[in-house]
Amino acid sequence: MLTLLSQYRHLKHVKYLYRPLSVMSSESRTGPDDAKKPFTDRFFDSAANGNIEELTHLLKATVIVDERNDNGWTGLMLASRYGHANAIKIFLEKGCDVNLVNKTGQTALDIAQFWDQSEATSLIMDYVKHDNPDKQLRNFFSYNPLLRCAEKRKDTNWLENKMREDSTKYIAFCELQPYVLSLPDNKWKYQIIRFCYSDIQSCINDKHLVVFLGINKNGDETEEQAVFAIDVPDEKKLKTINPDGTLLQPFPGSMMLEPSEAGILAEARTMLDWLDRYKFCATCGSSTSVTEGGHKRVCDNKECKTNKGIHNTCYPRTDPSVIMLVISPDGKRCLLGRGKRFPPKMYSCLAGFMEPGETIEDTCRREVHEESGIEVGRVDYHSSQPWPFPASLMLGCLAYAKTEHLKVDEDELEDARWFRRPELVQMLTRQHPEGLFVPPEQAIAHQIIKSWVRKTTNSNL
Ligand SMILES: NC(=O)c1ccc[n+]([C@@H]2O[C@H](COP(=O)([O-])OP(=O)(O)OC[C@H]3O[C@@H](n4cnc5c(N)ncnc54)[C@H](O)[C@@H]3O)[C@@H](O)[C@H]2O)c1
Ligand SMILES: [Mg+2]
Ligand SMILES: [Mg+2]
Ligand SMILES: [Mg+2]
Ligand SMILES: [Zn+2]
Repeated sequence: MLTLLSQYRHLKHVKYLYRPLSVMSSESRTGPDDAKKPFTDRFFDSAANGNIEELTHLLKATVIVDERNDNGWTGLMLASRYGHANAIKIFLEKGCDVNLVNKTGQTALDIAQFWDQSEATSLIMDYVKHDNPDKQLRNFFSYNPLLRCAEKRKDTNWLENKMREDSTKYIAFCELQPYVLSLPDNKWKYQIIRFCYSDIQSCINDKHLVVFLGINKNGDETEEQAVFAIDVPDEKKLKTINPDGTLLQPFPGSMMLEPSEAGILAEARTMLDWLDRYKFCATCGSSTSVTEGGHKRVCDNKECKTNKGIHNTCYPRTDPSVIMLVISPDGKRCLLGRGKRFPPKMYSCLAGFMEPGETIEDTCRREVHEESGIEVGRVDYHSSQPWPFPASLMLGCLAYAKTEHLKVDEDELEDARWFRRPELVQMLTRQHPEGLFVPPEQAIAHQIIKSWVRKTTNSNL
């Protein structure tokens, strides 16, 4: 660790390696020519100047939160150097990596302490203490605010009473599309409509599929507000109950829900889809009946072997699928592919369904080899994501390639290529010169790519 004096000498030197122009000169903060400056220069300037408006705007889509300048300084480091508390709060809220170091080995906390920026120092120390910087990544579709309360599913009386209670809420789907309202202050955001029993009563009969989703844990403990999902095949019925609502298309509609709404959609959509597909017993073909609050389908043929013991054919299925960022043997590039149904110019991680008897690691190796001809060695887990289209669970991984000659499976992929880190940053921030891009931040693929870009920020890749 550099002694304080030698650090000062270093930092004095370093300070002039990064010269945020508008800080060093009297020119206005966002001069007329700023618009032409590369986003990253504007980003570093706004961090050094504490220009909150510009920073917020740039972090919305054009710059990644841990962007580095040539000396390895992040926006958080610059905001800490000049003590801009509000800018620091924005970086921490955006989940920036407080552990990153610049080329002289300082973290943002080191820099704040060295320049006696006391407020910056306490903000970062509080964050490190309370908000574990390595906190587990939560992917979109996984923020479900409901307690599933599986133990209630067998309590038929409790369920019957709950269904009629005034506090109980129903969310309605038609053709697996939730019935929603667009938010008054943002037409690009949607909220799933909650119906009460008296509204939806006319739709509840044995023809309609109803599933108990859980108890709203944010609700008042005494109230135990239950939430059910109901399939209403006739959209006109929903229109009569609430004419302002509309059905939300899965793509890109479900990406425009608030994260907690998307978490509820993930549970409800997969359950209603399963209830609809399994009207008949997969073992003997007889009809089945819905029990346990919609979480089980029992064969009506008493002799059927599924009525003896536990059989997974009676319970909702989830299809585990791997999705992997393949890293080249030299560690400098990543492999992305273009599926045939992808929007033009979009590349994503390779993905594939697990097969019986396979480990996650082996599915990664098999699928990568099938789709690109690349041999994979080590596989590390990254994170997971429910993908309710119709019932996938995405298991995100980093897969380390042992070979690099590509042989693309043209049945499945239109193209697959190795991309260097600077290109991935451009694709993440929609600034690629050819307009190439990766899926939006709601997709686990985006998160895996972004985390690799962040982890490799110290190296000249
Ligand atoms: N969230 C993301 O960022 C992201 C990105 C890419 C793919 N995905 C999802 O990952 C899943 C798997 O990806 P893939 O389609 O490339 O898989 P894949 O590479 O295994 O190829 C799909 C083929 O696998 C076969 N298959 C095997 N098991 C299947 C199953 N349980 N359900 C359907 N088909 C099955 C079918 O022939 C299908 O056409 C899909 O649900 C896809 O939507 C998600
Ligand atoms: Mg495949
Ligand atoms: Mg695939
Ligand atoms: Mg496959
Ligand atoms: Zn049966």
